[in-house]
Amino acid sequence: MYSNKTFKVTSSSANKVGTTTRKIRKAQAPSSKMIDVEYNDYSSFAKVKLPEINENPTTGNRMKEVSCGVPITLEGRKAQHIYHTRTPSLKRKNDESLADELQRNIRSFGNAQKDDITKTSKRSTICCGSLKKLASVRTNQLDSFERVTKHLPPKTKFTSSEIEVMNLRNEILRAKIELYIKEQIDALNKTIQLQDDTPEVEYEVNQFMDDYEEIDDRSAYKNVHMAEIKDSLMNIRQYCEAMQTMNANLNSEELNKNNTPRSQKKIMNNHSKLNKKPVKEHPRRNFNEQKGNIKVFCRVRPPVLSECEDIADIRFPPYSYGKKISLASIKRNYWGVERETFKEYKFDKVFGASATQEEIFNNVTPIVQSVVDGSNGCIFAYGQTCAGKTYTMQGPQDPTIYNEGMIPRAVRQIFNHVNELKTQGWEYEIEGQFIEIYNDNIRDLLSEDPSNNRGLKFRTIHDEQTGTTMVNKAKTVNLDSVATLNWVLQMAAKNRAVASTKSNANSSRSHSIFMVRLMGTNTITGENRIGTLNLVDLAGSERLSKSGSQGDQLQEARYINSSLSHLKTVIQGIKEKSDHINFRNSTLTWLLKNSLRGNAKVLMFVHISPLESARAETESSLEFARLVNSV
Ligand SMILES: Nc1ncnc2c1ncn2[C@@H]1O[C@H](COP(=O)(O)OP(=O)(O)OP(=O)(O)O)[C@@H](O)[C@H]1O
Repeated sequence: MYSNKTFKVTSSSANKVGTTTRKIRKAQAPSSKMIDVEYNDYSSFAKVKLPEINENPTTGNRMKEVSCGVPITLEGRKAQHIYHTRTPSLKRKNDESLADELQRNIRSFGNAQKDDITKTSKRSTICCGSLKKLASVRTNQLDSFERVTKHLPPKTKFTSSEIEVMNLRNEILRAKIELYIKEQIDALNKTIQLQDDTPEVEYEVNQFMDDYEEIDDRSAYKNVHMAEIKDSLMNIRQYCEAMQTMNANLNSEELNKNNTPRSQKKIMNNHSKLNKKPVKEHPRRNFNEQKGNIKVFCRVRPPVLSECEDIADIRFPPYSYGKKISLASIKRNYWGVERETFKEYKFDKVFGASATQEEIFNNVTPIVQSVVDGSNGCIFAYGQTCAGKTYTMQGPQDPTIYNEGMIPRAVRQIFNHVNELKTQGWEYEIEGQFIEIYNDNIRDLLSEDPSNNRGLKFRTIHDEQTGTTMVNKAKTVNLDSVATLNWVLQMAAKNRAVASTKSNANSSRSHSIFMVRLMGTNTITGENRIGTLNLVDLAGSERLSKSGSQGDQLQEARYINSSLSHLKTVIQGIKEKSDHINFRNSTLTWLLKNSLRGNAKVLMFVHISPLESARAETESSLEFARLVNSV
């Protein structure tokens, strides 16, 4: 028998995540011999290890594994020395209590198992339910689709909107199915491609074979797989055909319905209602059309070497063009502290000092083009003396093909366009007059004897029917070649009145106007077109105080300023769409009447000097241009 001595109890338990912990405790045992009891909480069985048991030499050292609930006996003896290991203070229990304990354990274990089974079965019932629901929804969908497509009652009357909705639904469904089929075909194609004996496929097949050694015929596997793919393709083709017949049926039914006289009438009514709907004009398009008539561009002249110490702080686009230009000025506050402020001006386009003559001209070509097509156009060069107006319009004194001005470029473009139109039966007559307005009087710049100008009274004549203007008694040149054009430009440059002022030794004190008239007739259609292009180089806009003019020059400056101010008023009136615009106030505005109003396209080029000493004039020019632009 075991005596009451210390013995060792080993217990192991596992937590929720399955980590097992082993505990070894020492306790008083009734035996002087050590026994090992291993008790597993989780599986409810106990291992009882008997160390050397001298009392029973027949059993020796042994381990006996017993299930819970079974009374533990060790070699015929009842296991009365088994201790419950879950209680920290180990109590000796008799066989009955141990049996109870084990039974309780197995009951709780059984209950836990039962719970688990119930939960799983509940979950599977829910899954089954939702699967059933899904299946029924799918069946319903298919049913309704078939009802709509195949079994439409023949005498049902549909409104056109219902048919439209059905059509749309059908379209969507068709698209979805097509997409699905496409995806399927793509996937299949990929699989078929993979069937080729690429190394990857070989590898995959081998892997498969290794895994399933029982399939010894590899080619058989491949064949089976291919047969499956072929079957799927057949199915898809059949599906496609079925869809096509369904659509055809649906379309024919729709046609039948729409062919009845009543439905035809309804459809016609719907169409006429749609056509009667007022078409709303896009506000932006409207704005562009209104704004398209008068535009303002700004160009900054580059400084020459001698002007390098007098450069104003003007910010303009560094390359080509932008829309903004800002002028810096130093402002001093009450305490005498200076601060630099910028005044910003926004125009349709701003060309920096690096802009080339070609770039400038490319931006005015639409106007030139429209003149050939029978509209009127007018381009002004405005700005103070020495700001680059003549350079823009005519080019430098000895121009090359690269720096020639707008006038020669425009006339050449007209020549080119007219030549192109010859193939369509158009024949054009192009004539030009080059005049200047000096002290509000017209002078002919193409006269070979300028002294004759003094005795002649030039008059502006407007033809209201054709919308053209001409100056009587001024020389009219038939612009039929580049050579004539060159002669015109040279003659005008020679005759242009130049007076010396304090600002610019070669300053032109008159407005020069190159008037090009185009008369086109189409020999095939008999159509006529008349267009006029006026290219105006305005006199310098500097203020009287600045120019330091006296006597004749003061008189010149007064006429210049007054005509520019009238021009401003007229442009304002045009932009504001005034009922009465007084063009007669100055010779300049009267001459340009037809080129400013109506559908005429007007472009004002405001020229800016880069010099600090010209800051006040620059500001005044920019303000004038802003006014023209903003009205
Ligand atoms: N963009 C430019 N590039 C190079 N040089 C230029 C440019 N603009 C003007 N110039 C030069 O600046 C000088 C003055 O230009 P221009 O005679 O055209 O000024 P303007 O405004 O017509 O003067 P005015 O009102 O007195 O006739 C000329 O020598 C001209 O060649």
